[in-house]
Amino acid sequence: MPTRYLTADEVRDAERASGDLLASGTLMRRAAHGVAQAVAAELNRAGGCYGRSVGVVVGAGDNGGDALFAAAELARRGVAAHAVLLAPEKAHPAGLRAFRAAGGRVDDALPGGLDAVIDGVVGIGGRGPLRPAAATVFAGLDPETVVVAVDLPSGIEADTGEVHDPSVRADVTVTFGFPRRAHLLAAPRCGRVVVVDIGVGDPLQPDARQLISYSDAEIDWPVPGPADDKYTQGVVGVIAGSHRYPGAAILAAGAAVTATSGMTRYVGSAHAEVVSHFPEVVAAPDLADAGRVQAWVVGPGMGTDAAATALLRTVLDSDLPVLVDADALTIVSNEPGLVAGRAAPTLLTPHAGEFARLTGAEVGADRVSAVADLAARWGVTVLLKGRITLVADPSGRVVGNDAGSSWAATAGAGDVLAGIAGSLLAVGRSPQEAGAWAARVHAHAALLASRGAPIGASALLAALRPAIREFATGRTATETHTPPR
Ligand SMILES: NC(=O)C1=CN([C@@H]2O[C@H](COP(=O)(O)OP(=O)(O)OC[C@H]3O[C@@H](n4cnc5c(N)ncnc54)[C@H](OP(=O)(O)O)[C@@H]3O)[C@@H](O)[C@H]2O)[C@@H](O)CC1
Ligand SMILES: [K+]
Repeated sequence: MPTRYLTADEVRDAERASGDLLASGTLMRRAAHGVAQAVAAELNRAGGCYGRSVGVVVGAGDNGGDALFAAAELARRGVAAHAVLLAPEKAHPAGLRAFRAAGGRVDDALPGGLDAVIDGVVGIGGRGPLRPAAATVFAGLDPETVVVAVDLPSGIEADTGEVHDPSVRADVTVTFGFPRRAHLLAAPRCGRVVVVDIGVGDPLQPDARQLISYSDAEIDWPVPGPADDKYTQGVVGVIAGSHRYPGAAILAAGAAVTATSGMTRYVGSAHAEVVSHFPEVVAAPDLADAGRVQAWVVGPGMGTDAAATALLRTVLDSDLPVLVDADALTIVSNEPGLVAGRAAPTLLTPHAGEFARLTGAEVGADRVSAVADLAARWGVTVLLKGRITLVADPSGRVVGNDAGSSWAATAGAGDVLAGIAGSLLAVGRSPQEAGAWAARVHAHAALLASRGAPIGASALLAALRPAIREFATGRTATETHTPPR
């Protein structure tokens, strides 16, 4: 099952539906126990709990209550616990009593040299950046102090993942029942996310917009069977680049060649350059001579003149799946009717600038709503590029993928992504699967190629085969979610 990321309203619905567990405080005790366990695990990594010191930053709501109960539990295990109350009159009364009873101390500021700090400033009830008092506490921490956020790093918006300034950067985030949207959308700020089971059920409304992500095991990369030949595995056609600027053509066609063992065709004035790099590509200068394909990739480096527009129109008039990228998106932004309401599978792959051209407005802080709105309005699938790639289908289902690094933010990387996704469309994957899986292997190839050093798109393309091999064989070994501090 894909992982589902909840909105704050969905979390509150789930908690309310638990009835007595909420009213009796059982949910909070379970949540706090989960936080204490996570902090203890961090302390146990280096010497254990006894005699160590932990700070707690306590806000005005139940997030602070979780933090106080957790710190009380740690204090009972021999940890010296220090709390700063940001709103003393509002600090969770029962949590504060438990904290004091366990020997915790309330101070005006946190002492230096703490082993860990628990961020209990705000959770799903927070809005906007850290207020000055909390910002001062976090700015004063020693760099080696481990920060464990309760539910969310404070200053990160729960539903959109908007990272306010200032806000907390956590090493570990402990959340309850189900991950929140921000855990994916602001993954680099959350560190390792631990989901604690507190006994609440899934509040899914069938028609609700959903944000999900696939695990490595759910990427079902097409593998040829005994009866397959070069045609049955999907023939992808690439319309990209030009004789003058052949790079996009070579990268997109090369990615398609690498991503499928079927056939890749190319149409355009860079046909000679493409074939000299990839002799297996069947290339033609004109669409009329192209031969049959099962899906088109159209746009990278193709230009936006009348000839390019006519070519795009012809391809979109077909009943084949089409991936629309780069220059083709610029053409579409002047003529949305080319794709809006198209009956055949259609995947648009804009970066933020192209997205703004398509819609006439910046993406804004709420990327999930922005991409889902466009997909619903035009009845197409939209892949919005970024560190966290989002792929929305017209029903409002959004698949997210955290690239785990930003090494793929390099010229030509988008052409590679288009070639991969196009080859998946050609084997009959839905536009959403094609986009989401392509983003995943693309990110993994970037990690394999980079290993900490800058890469160009050629290196990314060269690493595509080993990356796909890991997914196709179910042996993804590399941890992709390693946020830099
Ligand atoms: N429900 C449950 O059973 C369970 C809930 N659980 C826990 O409860 C958490 C939700 O608790 P919650 O609803 O009390 O809200 P919460 O996030 O603590 O903060 C709200 C208060 O903070 C304030 N504030 C707002 N923005 C701010 C800012 N930028 N900077 C500073 N302060 C700011 C604002 O007060 P104000 O100062 O504006 O009056 C507001 O009243 C949830 O995340 C989880 O940890 C778990 O125990 C599991 C069971
Ligand atoms: K928090």
